[in-house]
Amino acid sequence: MSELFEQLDFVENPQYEQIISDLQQQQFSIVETFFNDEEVAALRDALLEKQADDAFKKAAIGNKVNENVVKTIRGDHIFWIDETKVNAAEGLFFNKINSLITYLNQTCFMGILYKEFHYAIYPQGTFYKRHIDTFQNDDRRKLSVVCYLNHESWQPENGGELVLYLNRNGIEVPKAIYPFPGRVVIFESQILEHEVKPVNTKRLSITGWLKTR
Ligand SMILES: O=C(O)CCC(=O)C(=O)O
Ligand SMILES: [Fe+2]
Repeated sequence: MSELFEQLDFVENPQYEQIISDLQQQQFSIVETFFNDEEVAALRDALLEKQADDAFKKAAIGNKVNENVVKTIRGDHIFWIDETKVNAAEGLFFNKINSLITYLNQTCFMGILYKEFHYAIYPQGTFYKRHIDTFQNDDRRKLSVVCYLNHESWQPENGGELVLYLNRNGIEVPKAIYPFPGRVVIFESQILEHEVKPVNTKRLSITGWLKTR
Protein backbone atom coordinates (compact mmCIF):
# COMPACT_ATOMS: atom_id res chain seq x y z
CA MET A 1 0.00 0.00 0.00
CA SER A 2 2.75 2.46 0.93
CA GLU A 3 4.35 1.59 -2.40
CA LEU A 4 1.17 2.62 -4.20
CA PHE A 5 1.10 5.98 -2.42
CA GLU A 6 4.73 6.52 -3.33
CA GLN A 7 3.93 5.89 -6.94
CA LEU A 8 1.14 8.44 -6.81
CA ASP A 9 3.49 10.87 -5.11
CA PHE A 10 1.05 11.26 -2.26
CA VAL A 11 2.11 12.48 1.17
CA GLU A 12 -0.56 12.86 3.84
CA ASN A 13 -0.71 16.45 5.05
CA PRO A 14 -2.20 16.92 8.55
CA GLN A 15 -3.10 20.57 7.96
CA TYR A 16 -5.01 19.78 4.78
CA GLU A 17 -6.64 16.77 6.42
CA GLN A 18 -7.89 19.09 9.18
CA ILE A 19 -9.33 21.48 6.58
CA ILE A 20 -11.13 18.62 4.85
CA SER A 21 -12.66 17.21 8.03
CA ASP A 22 -13.67 20.72 9.21
CA LEU A 23 -15.38 21.39 5.88
CA GLN A 24 -17.20 18.07 6.03
CA GLN A 25 -18.35 18.57 9.60
CA GLN A 26 -19.05 22.31 9.82
CA GLN A 27 -18.81 23.74 6.28
CA PHE A 28 -15.90 26.00 7.23
CA SER A 29 -12.34 25.74 8.45
CA ILE A 30 -10.04 28.21 10.18
CA VAL A 31 -6.30 27.71 9.75
CA GLU A 32 -4.35 29.87 12.19
CA THR A 33 -0.97 29.88 10.49
CA PHE A 34 -1.53 29.04 6.87
CA PHE A 35 0.96 31.86 6.22
CA ASN A 36 3.81 32.66 8.61
CA ASP A 37 4.74 36.17 9.81
CA GLU A 38 7.25 36.82 7.03
CA GLU A 39 4.87 35.65 4.33
CA VAL A 40 2.10 37.85 5.68
CA ALA A 41 4.45 40.85 5.83
CA ALA A 42 5.63 40.28 2.25
CA LEU A 43 2.06 39.92 0.95
CA ARG A 44 0.97 42.99 2.90
CA ASP A 45 3.84 44.98 1.35
CA ALA A 46 2.80 43.76 -2.09
CA LEU A 47 -0.78 44.87 -1.41
CA LEU A 48 0.28 48.29 -0.16
CA GLU A 49 2.54 48.74 -3.19
CA LYS A 50 -0.45 48.10 -5.46
CA GLN A 51 -2.43 50.63 -3.46
CA ALA A 52 0.34 53.20 -3.84
CA ASP A 53 0.18 52.59 -7.60
CA ASP A 54 -3.54 53.39 -7.45
CA ALA A 55 -4.26 49.95 -8.88
CA PHE A 56 -7.26 49.29 -6.68
CA LYS A 57 -10.71 50.02 -7.90
CA LYS A 58 -13.92 50.18 -6.00
CA ALA A 59 -15.30 46.72 -5.69
CA ALA A 60 -18.40 46.20 -7.79
CA ILE A 61 -21.21 43.79 -7.22
CA GLY A 62 -22.08 41.93 -10.38
CA ASN A 63 -21.79 44.53 -13.12
CA LYS A 64 -23.15 47.95 -14.04
CA VAL A 65 -24.58 48.63 -10.63
CA ASN A 66 -25.05 52.16 -9.43
CA GLU A 67 -22.06 53.03 -7.28
CA ASN A 68 -24.13 54.52 -4.46
CA VAL A 69 -26.15 51.34 -4.22
CA VAL A 70 -22.91 49.36 -4.16
CA LYS A 71 -21.52 51.44 -1.31
CA THR A 72 -24.46 50.52 0.90
CA ILE A 73 -23.61 46.83 0.39
CA ARG A 74 -19.82 46.74 0.33
CA GLY A 75 -17.13 49.36 0.79
CA ASP A 76 -13.95 47.47 0.05
CA HIS A 77 -11.50 48.21 -2.75
CA ILE A 78 -10.10 45.26 -4.66
CA PHE A 79 -7.32 44.33 -7.03
CA TRP A 80 -7.44 41.04 -8.95
CA ILE A 81 -4.13 39.16 -8.88
CA ASP A 82 -2.89 37.82 -12.21
CA GLU A 83 -1.08 34.55 -11.50
CA THR A 84 1.06 35.00 -14.59
CA LYS A 85 2.42 38.34 -13.28
CA VAL A 86 3.30 37.64 -9.69
CA ASN A 87 6.14 38.85 -7.49
CA ALA A 88 8.02 36.54 -5.11
CA ALA A 89 5.48 36.80 -2.27
CA GLU A 90 2.54 36.21 -4.58
CA GLY A 91 4.37 33.28 -6.21
CA LEU A 92 4.71 31.68 -2.81
CA PHE A 93 1.06 32.41 -2.10
CA PHE A 94 -0.04 30.58 -5.24
CA ASN A 95 2.35 27.68 -4.54
CA LYS A 96 0.54 27.08 -1.26
CA ILE A 97 -2.92 27.51 -2.76
CA ASN A 98 -2.08 25.22 -5.67
CA SER A 99 -0.74 22.58 -3.32
CA LEU A 100 -4.01 22.69 -1.37
CA ILE A 101 -6.03 22.43 -4.59
CA THR A 102 -4.02 19.40 -5.75
CA TYR A 103 -4.59 17.77 -2.38
CA LEU A 104 -8.34 18.45 -2.40
CA ASN A 105 -8.65 17.07 -5.91
CA GLN A 106 -6.57 13.98 -5.11
CA THR A 107 -8.23 13.08 -1.84
CA CYS A 108 -11.81 14.41 -2.21
CA PHE A 109 -12.21 14.49 -6.00
CA MET A 110 -13.41 18.06 -5.66
CA GLY A 111 -12.75 18.85 -9.30
CA ILE A 112 -11.27 22.29 -8.67
CA LEU A 113 -10.13 23.52 -12.08
CA TYR A 114 -10.03 27.27 -11.72
CA LYS A 115 -9.29 29.88 -9.11
CA GLU A 116 -9.53 33.65 -8.79
CA PHE A 117 -8.02 35.82 -6.07
CA HIS A 118 -8.05 39.52 -5.29
CA TYR A 119 -6.48 41.79 -2.72
CA ALA A 120 -9.01 43.67 -0.63
CA ILE A 121 -8.73 46.84 1.42
CA TYR A 122 -11.57 47.83 3.72
CA PRO A 123 -11.04 51.48 4.66
CA GLN A 124 -12.19 52.61 8.10
CA GLY A 125 -15.98 52.63 8.33
CA THR A 126 -16.58 50.14 5.53
CA PHE A 127 -18.22 46.70 5.65
CA TYR A 128 -19.70 44.02 3.41
CA LYS A 129 -23.33 43.25 4.14
CA ARG A 130 -24.62 39.72 4.48
CA HIS A 131 -24.35 37.82 1.19
CA ILE A 132 -23.51 34.54 -0.49
CA ASP A 133 -20.50 34.21 -2.81
CA THR A 134 -22.19 32.54 -5.76
CA PHE A 135 -23.86 34.51 -8.53
CA GLN A 136 -27.37 33.74 -9.69
CA ASN A 137 -26.17 32.67 -13.12
CA ASP A 138 -22.87 31.08 -12.12
CA ASP A 139 -22.42 28.48 -9.39
CA ARG A 140 -18.84 27.46 -10.18
CA ARG A 141 -17.48 28.95 -6.96
CA LYS A 142 -17.08 26.00 -4.64
CA LEU A 143 -14.83 27.18 -1.80
CA SER A 144 -14.24 30.72 -0.58
CA VAL A 145 -10.76 31.37 0.79
CA VAL A 146 -9.99 34.49 2.84
CA CYS A 147 -6.42 35.26 3.94
CA TYR A 148 -5.87 38.08 6.41
CA LEU A 149 -2.88 40.37 5.99
CA ASN A 150 -3.42 42.74 8.89
CA HIS A 151 -0.59 43.91 11.10
CA GLU A 152 0.46 41.75 14.05
CA SER A 153 -0.98 44.35 16.41
CA TRP A 154 -4.54 43.79 15.11
CA GLN A 155 -7.07 43.80 17.97
CA PRO A 156 -10.67 42.58 18.18
CA GLU A 157 -11.69 46.22 18.82
CA ASN A 158 -10.55 47.03 15.28
CA GLY A 159 -13.76 45.37 14.11
CA GLY A 160 -14.14 43.83 10.67
CA GLU A 161 -15.10 40.39 11.94
CA LEU A 162 -16.17 37.92 9.32
CA VAL A 163 -19.49 36.50 10.51
CA LEU A 164 -20.54 33.17 9.07
CA TYR A 165 -24.23 32.36 9.44
CA LEU A 166 -24.27 28.65 10.21
CA ASN A 167 -27.40 26.56 10.22
CA ARG A 168 -27.49 24.03 13.01
CA ASN A 169 -30.65 21.90 13.02
CA GLY A 170 -32.67 24.73 11.51
CA ILE A 171 -31.37 27.30 13.95
CA GLU A 172 -29.16 30.13 12.75
CA VAL A 173 -25.89 30.30 14.63
CA PRO A 174 -23.62 33.26 13.83
CA LYS A 175 -19.91 32.53 14.06
CA ALA A 176 -17.64 35.60 14.33
CA ILE A 177 -14.05 35.28 13.13
CA TYR A 178 -11.47 38.01 13.72
CA PRO A 179 -9.17 38.88 10.82
CA PHE A 180 -5.90 38.08 12.57
CA PRO A 181 -2.78 38.00 10.35
CA GLY A 182 -1.79 34.64 8.88
CA ARG A 183 -5.25 33.26 9.51
CA VAL A 184 -7.04 31.70 6.56
CA VAL A 185 -10.75 30.95 6.52
CA ILE A 186 -12.13 28.48 4.00
CA PHE A 187 -15.86 27.92 3.59
CA GLU A 188 -18.51 26.50 1.30
CA SER A 189 -19.31 29.29 -1.18
CA GLN A 190 -22.69 27.90 -2.17
CA ILE A 191 -24.03 27.36 1.32
CA LEU A 192 -22.76 29.87 3.85
CA GLU A 193 -24.15 33.38 4.05
CA HIS A 194 -21.69 35.74 5.68
CA GLU A 195 -20.81 39.39 6.24
CA VAL A 196 -17.91 41.62 7.16
CA LYS A 197 -18.75 43.86 10.12
CA PRO A 198 -17.77 47.54 9.97
CA VAL A 199 -14.05 48.07 10.38
CA ASN A 200 -12.53 50.69 12.66
CA THR A 201 -9.05 50.38 11.20
CA LYS A 202 -8.01 49.72 7.60
CA ARG A 203 -8.41 45.96 7.06
CA LEU A 204 -6.24 44.03 4.56
CA SER A 205 -6.79 40.62 2.98
CA ILE A 206 -6.65 38.38 -0.04
CA THR A 207 -9.96 36.75 -0.94
CA GLY A 208 -10.47 34.13 -3.57
CA TRP A 209 -12.50 31.25 -4.85
CA LEU A 210 -11.73 27.71 -5.91
CA LYS A 211 -13.99 26.86 -8.80
CA THR A 212 -15.27 23.87 -10.68
CA ARG A 213 -15.79 23.72 -14.43
O1 LIG B 1 -12.92 39.53 4.06
C1 LIG B 1 -13.69 38.69 4.50
O2 LIG B 1 -13.61 38.26 5.66
C2 LIG B 1 -14.80 38.17 3.60
C3 LIG B 1 -14.90 38.88 2.28
C4 LIG B 1 -16.10 38.44 1.48
O3 LIG B 1 -17.07 37.95 1.98
C5 LIG B 1 -16.08 38.56 0.00
O4 LIG B 1 -15.19 39.23 -0.55
O5 LIG B 1 -16.98 37.98 -0.65
FE1 LIG C 1 -18.19 36.89 0.54
